[in-house]
Amino acid sequence: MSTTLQRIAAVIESRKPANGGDPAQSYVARLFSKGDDAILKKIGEEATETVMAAKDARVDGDTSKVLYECADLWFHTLILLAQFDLTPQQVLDELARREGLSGLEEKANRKLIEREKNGD
Ligand SMILES: N=c1c2ncn([C@@H]3O[C@H](COP(=O)(O)OP(=O)(O)OP(=O)(O)O)[C@@H](O)[C@H]3O)c2ncn1[C@@H]1O[C@H](COP(=O)(O)O)[C@@H](O)[C@H]1O
Repeated sequence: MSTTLQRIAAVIESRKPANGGDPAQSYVARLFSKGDDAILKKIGEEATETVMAAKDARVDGDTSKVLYECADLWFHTLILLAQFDLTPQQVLDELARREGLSGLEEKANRKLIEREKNGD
């Protein structure tokens, strides 16, 4: 795994209430203390800000905001993963599993399985 992701995931883990994370001292601990809805709200906000940054970049050519917002989005998804005791390595494993499988092929296979399940 990328060592940066690994390091950040370890810090996030250390901010959980069970590991002594202090909401007064830590942004991540504060989000954990607020629970699922606060984390999901941040992800919704960061996803929207990413979309807006990309739209703006097409107008003003400033792609730095796209990077900045993607970093915010990735960071908050790392918190979501930790909230469910999942790890970034598991996401990377899932991406690796999909490597080489065309998205169109995957979708066609999925539709076929759904049709068989429904007896169509
Ligand atoms: N990578 C980040 C990181 N990226 C973004 N953020 C915070 O995420 C928030 C993003 O929210 P917004 O952009 O909407 O800004 P805001 O208006 O301050 O947000 P809210 O008031 O809605 O919370 C900001 O407060 C940022 O500071 C981060 N906070 C922490 N980290 C990493 O997490 C580690 C642990 O952080 P603490 O738990 O705070 O010690 C840090 O050392 C960093 O490595």
